[in-house]
Amino acid sequence: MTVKPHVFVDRKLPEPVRAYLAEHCELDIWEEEDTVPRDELNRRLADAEGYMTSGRRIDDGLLESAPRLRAVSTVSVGYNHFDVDAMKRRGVVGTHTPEVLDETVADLVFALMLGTARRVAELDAYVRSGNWKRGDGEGLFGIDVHHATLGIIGMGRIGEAVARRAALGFGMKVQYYNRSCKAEAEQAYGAEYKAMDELLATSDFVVLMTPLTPATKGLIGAREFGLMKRSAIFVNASRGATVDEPALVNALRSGAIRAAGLDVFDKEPLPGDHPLASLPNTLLLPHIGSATAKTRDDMAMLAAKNLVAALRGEASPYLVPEFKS
Ligand SMILES: NC(=O)C1=CN([C@@H]2O[C@H](COP(=O)(O)OP(=O)(O)OC[C@H]3O[C@@H](n4cnc5c(N)ncnc54)[C@H](OP(=O)(O)O)[C@@H]3O)[C@@H](O)[C@H]2O)C=CC1
Ligand SMILES: O=CC(=O)O
Repeated sequence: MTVKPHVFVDRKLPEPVRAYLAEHCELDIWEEEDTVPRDELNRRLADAEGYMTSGRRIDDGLLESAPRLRAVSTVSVGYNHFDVDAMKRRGVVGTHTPEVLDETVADLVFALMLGTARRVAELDAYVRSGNWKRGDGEGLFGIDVHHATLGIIGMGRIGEAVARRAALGFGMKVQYYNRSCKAEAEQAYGAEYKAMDELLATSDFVVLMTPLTPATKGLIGAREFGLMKRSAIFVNASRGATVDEPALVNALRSGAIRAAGLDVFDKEPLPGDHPLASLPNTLLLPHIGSATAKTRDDMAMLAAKNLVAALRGEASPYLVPEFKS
């Protein structure tokens, strides 16, 4: 009889995912609503060979308390919470959940573009407050999304799903910046490759969709906001730290850009008294890019399968790139 590997999961699971893991592993789940406290996590990881998490930092400190750990599976595509070097030193591999969330996140990016362009949240508050007394004067105007120019920084899986909506659904002109060209996106959506400064200077909407890495930390700051059109709308659904937040606040306050739609922040949850929350030209969401029931269930099942495959030492397309070789 084969011994099942001991696995710890730090959040509740949909029933089919729980059943799948229970079939293949000795399963220990943190069922509380609150995040598992650090000392409890250390205790639960003491014997664990596998760990499934949604964003817990995996670093030397945590790995120290998990001497038997062999695989960490994150229920996210972003894996900036992995200290890859520390994991490699200890022979722990990491997996993630790309692809299953692309379309859902792209929908949310469009919600931020449309919501900021047409001032949806601001004008909803206006109606609810009883201040709507007259017809639709200029004070309620927004800007068009259709046929505008969209600049995507980070034309990867999600960036391409945004580009498809923009080009085929909204007749937008799509331009993008990556470190490498995307010939298929150029062909399929007429997307044009631009140097970053040129993209910033010529886009009506700038969407940031890169991973958070040392190279993208603070990628968009005062200089970059200064290059954008004063009428431009900035959307960030990547990670908060890709943007210099104080510089964004200044750009929004001074009118250097028109508005910002943000799903991610440097510090999450965003404190209610954060300067971004006091500006009328921001649309702020609580990191819900992939948050539909179906997509979250699909992500959880993929993460569970990734964990089992990694513990068996199977080659998997969902190992994070740094662990493939
Ligand atoms: N808000 C939310 O809820 C969600 C947020 N995300 C975030 O979105 C990110 C992207 O996901 P996904 O599309 O699957 O990732 P991909 O890896 O498919 O795409 C990322 C793109 O960014 C580009 N890129 C990477 N580094 C740089 C750089 N230094 N400068 C410019 N471009 C760069 C890459 O191209 P190249 O290598 O050629 O530069 C690639 O095309 C995730 O890592 C995550 O942080 C994801 C899901 C949900
Ligand atoms: O932010 C979410 C992710 O999947 O990455």
